[in-house]
Amino acid sequence: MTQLNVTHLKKQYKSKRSSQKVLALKDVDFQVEDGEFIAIMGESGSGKSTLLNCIATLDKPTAGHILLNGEDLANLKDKDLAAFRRDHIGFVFQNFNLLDTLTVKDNIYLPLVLSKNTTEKEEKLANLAKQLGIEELLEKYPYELSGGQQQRVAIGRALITKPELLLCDEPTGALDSKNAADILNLFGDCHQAGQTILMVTHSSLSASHAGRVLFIKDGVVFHQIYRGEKSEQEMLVAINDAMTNLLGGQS
Ligand SMILES: Nc1ncnc2c1ncn2[C@@H]1O[C@H](COP(=O)(O)OP(=O)(O)OP(=O)(O)O)[C@@H](O)[C@H]1O
Repeated sequence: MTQLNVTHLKKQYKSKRSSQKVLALKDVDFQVEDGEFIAIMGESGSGKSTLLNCIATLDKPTAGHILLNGEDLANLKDKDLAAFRRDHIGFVFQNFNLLDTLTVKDNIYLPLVLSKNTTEKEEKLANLAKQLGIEELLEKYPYELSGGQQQRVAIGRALITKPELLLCDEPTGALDSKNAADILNLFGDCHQAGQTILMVTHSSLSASHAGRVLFIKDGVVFHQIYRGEKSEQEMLVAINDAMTNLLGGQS
């Protein structure tokens, strides 16, 4: 059961070298229902990663609240935050964040090892490796892999615990269209299985797989599209129209 409430979220960064401040998020408000698959779109620098990082408790908001299942994440102590992330969240980072000292296999096992729940780990790995097409890569090290291969490994690491909330920052950004389609189908399976997914993406095609698309601009959620009865193709057209009209021609 996952219910996420983001209210009046604000994030201001202070530059280390000057007194300049950057307002990455001004006033972000939205709710996520259990099992939703949501895509988050917006121009580069509009605050998408910042939003995901705040929800993942990797970054602290300047103001506002993030409630997960009624619990305000700001009230969690550092020790509880680590446990919260480990037990509830899977995160796919934009830059993958794999550990170069561990093999692909051990990178994917890591969340299971940290949560001390390694039952049936071989079976879980084998299933995921097959779905991700990385069976041949398991004994390699991240620095031996291409960007797209690293991205698939990072997705494997995020999914191995079957997290109730999956947060993905550009999960198909380094993939060709065939691999991107495979990943989106895999997310579709996770969605069918009841997992809640928030996916930041620049790709209208990727976003068209979601049940709802949030558009961020000027630090607020300024538009949403619900899939409703739309086919993926109709959703794609609606997203592209929104991008053209609202973001000024980005695709
Ligand atoms: N650690 C930081 N310190 C200072 N400014 C930051 C920091 N992280 C992000 N920013 C600024 O906050 C704004 C939002 O950045 P963010 O990375 O969230 O955007 P984004 O929408 O994810 O962009 P992209 O699509 O290019 O990944 C940008 O102006 C960025 O320069």
